Amino acid sequence: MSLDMSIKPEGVDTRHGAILYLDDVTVSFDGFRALNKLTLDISVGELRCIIGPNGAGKTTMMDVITGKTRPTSGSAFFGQTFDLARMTEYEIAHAGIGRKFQRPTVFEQHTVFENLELAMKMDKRVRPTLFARLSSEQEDRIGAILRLIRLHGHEDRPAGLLSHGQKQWLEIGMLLMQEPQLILLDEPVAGMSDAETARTAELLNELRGKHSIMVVEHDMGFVAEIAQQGKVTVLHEGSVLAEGRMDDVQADDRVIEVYLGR
Ligand SMILES: Nc1ncnc2c1ncn2[C@@H]1O[C@H](COP(=O)(O)OP(=O)(O)OP(=O)(O)O)[C@@H](O)[C@H]1O
Repeated sequence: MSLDMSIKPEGVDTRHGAILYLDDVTVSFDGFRALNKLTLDISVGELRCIIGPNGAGKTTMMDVITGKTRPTSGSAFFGQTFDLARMTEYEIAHAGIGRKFQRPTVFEQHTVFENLELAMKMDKRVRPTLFARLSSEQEDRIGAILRLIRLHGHEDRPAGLLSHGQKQWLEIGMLLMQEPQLILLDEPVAGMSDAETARTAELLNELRGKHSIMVVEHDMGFVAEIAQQGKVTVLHEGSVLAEGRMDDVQADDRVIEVYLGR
């Protein structure tokens, strides 16, 4: 049985084509606006890159999407109907938004295979099978993910022995096991070797169109590799400064001034 990597927006109403809508979102910390009337939407199957200088609000935006931070004003919707501002972090994760933080957090003592297995079994929808044996379908799914994340042949190694890049891929695989509707990746290639960065770009390009993904990254070479067919959003002082094709964004004088030209 082949891995079903198609987008399954079950429970998420994406009839209008968007998986995420942020509308006029402001987040104030003691009067300081980390997000300032931020408006942004992500289409189903899109791979969107978010760039911007330190302090632009990228992390705060992801915190709003995952329920860690509440908007002071404005609205955040997952599909048409899930009002993220009214949901707990747990409910948001359960509804299908998966986030990968910058540092890998794999289970180091467990093998690569076990990490993927644990991720699958932590999926709330299949929790009753926590101690059950894997079905052949589940084993096939893990095998397909292993190939996708370039760890085929490494499945019996303890995760603690993997390189930094391999750990990052494993964690992406663990997210994919849970079949999230929207994946948020925070600086996935930070600390990776050039070869690992190139392979991560290949991996994300393979996921394009099959998953809805938002990637926050500072590595412009990497962004150029994965943004060839998609949009790049530049955040600055909590708002969208520019958005569009990578070439256009890179040529934008305002972007050069606040970010690229530094
Ligand atoms: N809990 C908080 N209390 C006060 N200020 C905060 C808080 N969280 C973030 N900020 C401020 O909000 C602004 C935006 O921060 P944020 O971390 O979202 O930026 P970023 O774009 O992710 O930056 P970086 O690229 O450095 O990760 C910064 O000036 C930061 O100091």
